[in-house]
Amino acid sequence: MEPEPIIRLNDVHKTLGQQQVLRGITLAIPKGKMTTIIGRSGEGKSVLLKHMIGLLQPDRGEVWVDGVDIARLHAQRLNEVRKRFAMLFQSAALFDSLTVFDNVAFPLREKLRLPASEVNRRVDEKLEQVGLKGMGHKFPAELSGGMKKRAGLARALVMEPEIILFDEPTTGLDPLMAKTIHELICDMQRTFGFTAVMVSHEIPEVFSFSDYVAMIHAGVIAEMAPSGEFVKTQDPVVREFISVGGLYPVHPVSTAG
Ligand SMILES: Nc1ncnc2c1ncn2[C@@H]1O[C@H](COP(=O)(O)OP(=O)(O)OP(=O)(O)O)[C@@H](O)[C@H]1O
Repeated sequence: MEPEPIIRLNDVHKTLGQQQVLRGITLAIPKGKMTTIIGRSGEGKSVLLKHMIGLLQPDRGEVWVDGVDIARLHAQRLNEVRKRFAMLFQSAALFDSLTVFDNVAFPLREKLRLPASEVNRRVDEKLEQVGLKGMGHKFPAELSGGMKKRAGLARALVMEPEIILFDEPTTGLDPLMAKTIHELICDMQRTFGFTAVMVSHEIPEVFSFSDYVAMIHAGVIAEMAPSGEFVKTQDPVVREFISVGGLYPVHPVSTAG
C-alpha cells in the first residue's frame, strides 16, 4: 500500500521576474519516505522546495501540509507549521563565528529555550550520530567540506523535525564524499523516520538512495514514481535526462525492423 502523502501540491503556478517557473505542479510527497526531485538546472527545484515550507507563496494553486493549505495561512499559523520542518541548504549555512557545538545548539536555545544540561545532551548525541563526536569545539572554517555538511545535518536533526528538505546537500563534495553524505542522510532518515524531500543532481545515484523520484520539466512534474519504476519510464524527455547519468544510451538503438 502506498504511504499517505504528508505534503500535496495541487496545480501550483509561480512566476518569478519574467519567468513562469512553475506551471501547474501537482505532486504528493509520501510520509516517512525519501523523495528526490531531479531536473535540469534552473527548472525550479529550489523554488518548489521553498513552496513546501511556505518561503514562497504560489500565484495560483494549493500547498497542503498534513491537511492545511499553507498557501493561505497568516504568518503566525505558518510559523506553527514550519516548526515541523527543517531545511538544509547547499551551503549548510553554518554561522562562521560559532563553534560546531553552538551551531547545532542554536535552534534548541533560540526556539526551545532548553536548560543547558539538556542542550548538551541533545547536541552531543546528534554530533555523535553524524560522525562529529569530539568536534564540537571547532569553528566551521576548520572543517572539511564533508564535515560542514555533517554539522549542517546535525543542526537540521536536533529539533527532531517531521520533515526535512535538502537542497543539493552534497554540492561541492567529491563523488566519494557525496556518496558518504547521502548514505548518512539515508541512514538518519531510516533511523528517525522523518519525511525527506531532496533536490539532487546525482544521477544515477538518486535511484539507489531514494524511495521515490520526481522530475520537474517545463514547470510541471514530468514523472513521479518509486525509484525502481522511475528508471523504466517511457517518457522520452525523462529518459534522455537520466541517460546523462549513464542509465540509458542517449540514442537507444532501434530494434524495429
Ligand atoms: N527570487 C527570485 N527572483 C527571480 N527569479 C528567481 C528567483 N528565485 C529563482 N528564480 C529563477 O527561477 C528559476 C528556477 O530557479 P531554481 O533555483 O528553483 O532552479 P533549480 O532547478 O533549483 O536550479 P539548480 O539545479 O541550478 O539549483 C531560475 O531561472 C531562477 O533564476
